[in-house]
Amino acid sequence: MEVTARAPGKIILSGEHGVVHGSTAVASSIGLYTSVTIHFPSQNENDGNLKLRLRDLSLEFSWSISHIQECLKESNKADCLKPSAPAAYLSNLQALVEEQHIPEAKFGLASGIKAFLWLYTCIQGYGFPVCLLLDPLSLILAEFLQLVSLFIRYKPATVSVSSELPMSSGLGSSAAYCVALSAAFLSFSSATKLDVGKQGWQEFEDDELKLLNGWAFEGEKIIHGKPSGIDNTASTYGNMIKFKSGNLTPFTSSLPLRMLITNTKVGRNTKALVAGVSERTKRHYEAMACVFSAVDSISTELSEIIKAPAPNDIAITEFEEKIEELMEMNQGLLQCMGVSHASIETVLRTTLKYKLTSKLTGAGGGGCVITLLPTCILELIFFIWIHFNLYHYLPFSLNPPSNGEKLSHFDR
Ligand SMILES: Nc1ncnc2c1ncn2[C@@H]1O[C@H](COP(=O)(O)OP(=O)(O)OP(=O)(O)O)[C@@H](O)[C@H]1O
Ligand SMILES: C[C@@](O)(CCO)CC(=O)[O-]
Ligand SMILES: [Mg+2]
Repeated sequence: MEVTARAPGKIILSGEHGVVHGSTAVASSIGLYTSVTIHFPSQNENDGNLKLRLRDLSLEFSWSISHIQECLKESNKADCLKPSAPAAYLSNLQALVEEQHIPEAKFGLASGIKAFLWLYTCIQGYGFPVCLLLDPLSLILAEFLQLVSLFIRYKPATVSVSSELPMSSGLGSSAAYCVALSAAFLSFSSATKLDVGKQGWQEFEDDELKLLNGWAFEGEKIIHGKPSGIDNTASTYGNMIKFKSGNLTPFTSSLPLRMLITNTKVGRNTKALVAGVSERTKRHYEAMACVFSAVDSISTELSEIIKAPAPNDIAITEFEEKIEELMEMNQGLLQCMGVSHASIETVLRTTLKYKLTSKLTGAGGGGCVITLLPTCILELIFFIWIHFNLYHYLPFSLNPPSNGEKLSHFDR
């Protein structure tokens, strides 16, 4: 028995970091995916283990189900239903992660493996929405579930992950990983309504997406510490979104926007960068509040411009210039927040030579930079020809993806 789920990465057009502090941000999913296949062994294949295979890294981690059961026996399994993973449960999972031999150079994987174990044990255990306990009536249910949890047995499984997204580069690899994992696990949870009975890739209804997004957000919290939720929301819902304080407004662009993504290949860690901005905010509260307010205005204006009726051929340059100006202003504010990097500045200077505007995307500190490619195709060809050997390009289009590519999907 097997299911595959895939979820897209994203770019942030405006508002990263500010969105953690309540500003509006604008993001779009991109056509690069993380895929997760969960395979439950037949009786003959069953070796009693839970395995995580990271195909791109040629790594495999394995735990016996009885050992997981033993390690979590002290945990209150109803903890899985709380809006955030409790420390006691997480420290038991940490012990399970630490006994694996993670190569030193790949130490960042530890948080991803912990998120995997959290999502697997919780969704396998219950599969209820994490927000369930916010409803007072369900407190009674929690008592009952605590009793039931004594009888929960996790199923042995092999979970394989592969991704087209560069890891730790600002394209939402952690969110795509959490969305695809949650989708695959939920499709086998008897407690959920996700219907994977039909053949082929599928799309889901709003309440199902909400459930999936809620679980993916829990995974992101384990990897990021304090995520805003924009990355998992862009990956779950697809297309373009405006996002503020947990609220999503989906919209589409009236015109195709072409962006070039340049990967500086400088590794960084979103959790550390987000923490750095929070520290700066504590030191300079008034000044940073003004920065976040400016970010909010820029993102709001950007979303209005993008969704406005398509301009005619003459007005198209004006349309692109407005977007470029807002991207430039946003990049300036990201520099104020301290999340740019010498490698990012090099890309900015290089693209500027060809009158092209760029900004960092995602958490910054290295990672990826986006450049708006105006309709002038000659300039575009020239730019790619000049710099093809210097950077790794991941081209994509902001046209709304076709139906079949909208969201995380399931395939039985
Ligand atoms: N395919 C994957 N397999 C295993 N772990 C992954 C995978 N993709 C992401 N991760 C986890 O996510 C971490 C990277 O997340 P991080 O948030 O730092 O970068 P990002 O999501 O690529 O960038 P951003 O958050 O700026 O968009 C990795 O160190 C790992 O723990
Ligand atoms: C840096 C950040 O704003 C975006 C990372 O893609 C973090 C977040 O919103 O969770
Ligand atoms: Mg991330």
